Amino acid sequence: MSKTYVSDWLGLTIGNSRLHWGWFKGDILTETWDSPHFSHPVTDLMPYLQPQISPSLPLYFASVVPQQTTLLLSLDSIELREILLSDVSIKGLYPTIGIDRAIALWGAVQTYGLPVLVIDAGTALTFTGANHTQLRKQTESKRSPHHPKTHPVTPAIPDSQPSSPTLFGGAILPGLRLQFQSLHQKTAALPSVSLSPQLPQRWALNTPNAIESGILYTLLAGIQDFIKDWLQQFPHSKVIFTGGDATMLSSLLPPQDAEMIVDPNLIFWGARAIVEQYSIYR
Ligand SMILES: Nc1ncnc2c1ncn2[C@@H]1O[C@H](COP(=O)(O)OP(=O)(O)OP(=O)(O)O)[C@@H](O)[C@H]1O
Ligand SMILES: CC(C)(CO)[C@@H](O)C(=O)NCCC(=O)O
Ligand SMILES: [K+]
Repeated sequence: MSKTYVSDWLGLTIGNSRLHWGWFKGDILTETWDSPHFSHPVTDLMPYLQPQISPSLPLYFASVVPQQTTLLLSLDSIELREILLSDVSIKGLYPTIGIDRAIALWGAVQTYGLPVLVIDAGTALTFTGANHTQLRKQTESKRSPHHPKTHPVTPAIPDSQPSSPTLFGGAILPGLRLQFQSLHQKTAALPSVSLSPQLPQRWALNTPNAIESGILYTLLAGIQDFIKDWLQQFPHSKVIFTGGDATMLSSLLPPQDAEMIVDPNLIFWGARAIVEQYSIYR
């Protein structure tokens, strides 16, 4: 496959709450910003871009929201390229895994190595872990001692490099804001609560604090339990937080037995590694 040169380009991931944009000059991420979802067929990218950025740059995008993909594809004036699961070189990705999870994991593998656990605290909160691909054991063909082999056995070709990543697995739950919203929307008496940046009192004596306490303490306990289980299997793994609530949630966790990193740009590191498969940066 011949590679094309790329200088300036845009990366875009379409999440369930909003759009996440990155402006690259070659392999350097120079700026990131978020914007609301597209609301009608997109005829002009300008309202979604920073003023100094040209809407004619090639746009590499990934989306977990099919209606938003359709709106974006109505834009025929620019060079659009959708990043697909098949672009992500991680083994064991199941067909319905979110492309955002796959790209963020790929970005984490590129940046932090293996094994690695990504905690994406977005609209949904997801855990996604990867490990080194285990080399398939070369199974001895069953030969009876009475039939000694008569020709040299060609060693099986290992099905992967030892350092290549395999999806170990993960989990999906409602994200922080969604938990508050669903309690408010599906009950008669529970108010809309805005989050305070510190941990509430666990044993609350009013309704907003009771909601905050219930959601935060169970969410934090759940995150800790997933991290603990992961580290039991992969004691030397790094744990990377990303997504809109990454800073807040990770700051509320007590110290863990692992290096904990907040990296809001995992999806862009993943996108960059994928674009690099097709291009030469300059
Ligand atoms: N302006 C904002 N709009 C939406 N969410 C925000 C905003 N600012 C902070 N957040 C927090 O970020 C979280 C959403 O994260 P993020 O923007 O990463 O989600 P997303 O990428 O749209 O969704 P997902 O990746 O789950 O599809 C919410 O739980 C919310 O608390
Ligand atoms: C879980 C979300 C919503 C997180 O953005 C997205 O990755 C998605 O729609 N995933 C599809 C299901 C899966 O990942 O198994
Ligand atoms: K996300």
